[in-house]
Amino acid sequence: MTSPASNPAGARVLVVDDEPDLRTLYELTLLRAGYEVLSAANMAEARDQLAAERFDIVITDMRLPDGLGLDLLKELVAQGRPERCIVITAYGSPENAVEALKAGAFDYLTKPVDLKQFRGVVASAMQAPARAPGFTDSGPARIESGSAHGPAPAPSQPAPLCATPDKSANSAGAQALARMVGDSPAMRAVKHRIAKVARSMAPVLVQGESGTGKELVAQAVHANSHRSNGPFVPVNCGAIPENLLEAEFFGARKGSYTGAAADREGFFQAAQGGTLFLDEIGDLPLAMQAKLLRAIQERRVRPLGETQEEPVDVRIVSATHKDLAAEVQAGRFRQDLYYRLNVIEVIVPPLRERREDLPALCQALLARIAADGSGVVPRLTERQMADILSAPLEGNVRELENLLHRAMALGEAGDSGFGELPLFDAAHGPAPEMLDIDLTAPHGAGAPTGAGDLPLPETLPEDLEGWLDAQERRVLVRALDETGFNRTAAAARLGLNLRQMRYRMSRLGITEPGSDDPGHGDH
Ligand SMILES: Nc1ncnc2c1ncn2[C@@H]1O[C@H](COP(=O)(O)OP(=O)(O)OP(=O)(O)O)[C@@H](O)[C@H]1O
Repeated sequence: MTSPASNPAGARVLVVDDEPDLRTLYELTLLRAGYEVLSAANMAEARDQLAAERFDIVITDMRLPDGLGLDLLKELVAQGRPERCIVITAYGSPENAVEALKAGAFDYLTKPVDLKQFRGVVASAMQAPARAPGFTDSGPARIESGSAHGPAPAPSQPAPLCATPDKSANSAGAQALARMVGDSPAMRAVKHRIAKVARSMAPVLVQGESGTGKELVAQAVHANSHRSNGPFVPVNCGAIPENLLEAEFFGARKGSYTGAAADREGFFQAAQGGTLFLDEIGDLPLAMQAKLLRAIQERRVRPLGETQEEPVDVRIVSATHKDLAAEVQAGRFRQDLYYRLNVIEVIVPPLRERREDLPALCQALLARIAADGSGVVPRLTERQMADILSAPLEGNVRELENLLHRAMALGEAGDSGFGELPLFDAAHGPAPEMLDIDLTAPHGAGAPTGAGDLPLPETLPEDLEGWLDAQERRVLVRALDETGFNRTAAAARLGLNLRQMRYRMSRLGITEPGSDDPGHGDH
C-alpha cells in the first residue's frame, strides 16, 4: 500500500464549512497537495455526502448553520465510520478542542487556520491508521457495519478495534506493551486503554504513584501511535532548574542568556513529529505552566532570543504521581492547563493492587538486573517469593527492582544463584539490616550528602557555573565508572532517579564509552 501522505492522489477529503471563502481556501490547499476534495456547506449536505460515499478525512468547522461539527463527529464515531475527523474551532475556545478530541477527533485546528499547520495536520491524519471504531474517551461507541448512511467500502482499510492490543499493534508497539510485564486484569485494562487511545493526537495524562511504570506507559502510547517513527523525548519537569526551563523547552539562540554559547534546540523541537513526554508535570512552576499552555494551544514556540515563533508538531503525553485535580484546587496547578493535558487519562494502578503480577515481574526484573551484571539469571526461592507476595508493598515496581538489586548484590549465591536469605523479616517488613532498603522511605531519603565536607578551591572560580558543571561532571563520571556505566545504579549511589541522571548526563554531554547518545539507554 502506498503511503497516502507521500502520494495523496486518490485520498478523499470532505470539507464542511458554511463560509464559502474558507471552504474555497481549504479546497484549493488540499487540491494543490494532491487530494480529491468534496465540500458541504452545512450538516445536511455533509450527511448526504457521507451517505453516498466514504472519505479518508472529514474536516469540519465546529459551528455550522444547522448544528455543531461535534455532532457530525459523534455520528461518525457512533456509526463506526473509518474517516479521521479534524475539527476547526474558534480562537479562544479550548474547551471545544478538548471536547472534540475526547469525542474521537483525530485532531483540531484553531481559527484563523495557519495553512502550513493545516497541511501538516491533514498529512498526519493520512499517515494515521483509520480511526479505530469505538475510540472515544468515554468508552467504546456503538459500532454498526451497515448504517443508514450506507456501507460503501472504505478507501483505506480501517484498522480493527483492538480487543487484544498486541495483535493489532505494529511490532514496536507490541514490544512496548510487552515491556510492561503483568497480565493482571488491572494491567490488561491499562494496555487495552493504551492501544485504544494511542492513535489520535489527543494529549494523554498518565497518573499513578511513583515507580508504577508511567514512563513505560508513555513509551507504549508513542510506540503504538502513527508517530512511532518519530522521536520520543522524555523530560523530567522536576529536574530542570527554574531559570533554564524556557530555554530547555523552547530552545535558545546563541547569546540569549549567559552560557548560551551556541543555538540550541528545545524539547519541543527535538520532539518534532513525535511525542514529548512531560514527566512530573505537577512540579512545573506556575509561570512555566502558562508558557507551556500557550505552546500547546498555539502549536508554536518562540526560542529565547528569537523574534519569530516556529510551528511545532508534537503530541504531549504527561505524567504525575501527584493528584493534579487537588493541585488545581490548591492553586498550584493551572486549571486550563490541567484541562488541556487531561484529555485522555490513563491510570496506572499501584503494585499492591496487582499482586498477581509479582512472580512475572520479579522474574523479568531479575533477568534485567542479571543482564547488567553476571548474565546469570537467579531464581527466587519459594520462601522469598512467598515473602514478597505477602509483604505490604508500600512501594512500587521501582522499589521492587531496587530490593532485588540489593538482594542480588548482598545475598550469598546459593544453588539458585541468588542466595537463600529471606527478603523480608517475619513481620513482613523489609529486612533493612540485610538489604538496607526501606520500601516506605522516599527515594534517596536519609542519604548523607557529604556536601559540607567538600574542600573549597584555593582561589574563587571566575565562572562559578562552569566550575560547578566541571565538579558535577567529575562526580557523575566517577559514579558511572564505579558502577560499570549502569545509570540506574550510579543514580541510586548519588540519590538521584534515573531521569535526573539522564538529564544531567545529557546536559553535561557525558556518553558511555562507545556510544554517542548522552544519558539515554535505560541503564
Ligand atoms: N510493568 C512493568 N514491567 C516491567 N518493568 C516495570 C514495570 N513497571 C515499571 N517497571 C520498571 O520500574 C521502574 C520504574 O518505572 P517508571 O520510571 O516507568 O515509573 P514512573 O511511574 O514513571 O516513576 P516516577 O513517578 O518516579 O517517574 C523502571 O525501571 C521500569 O522499567
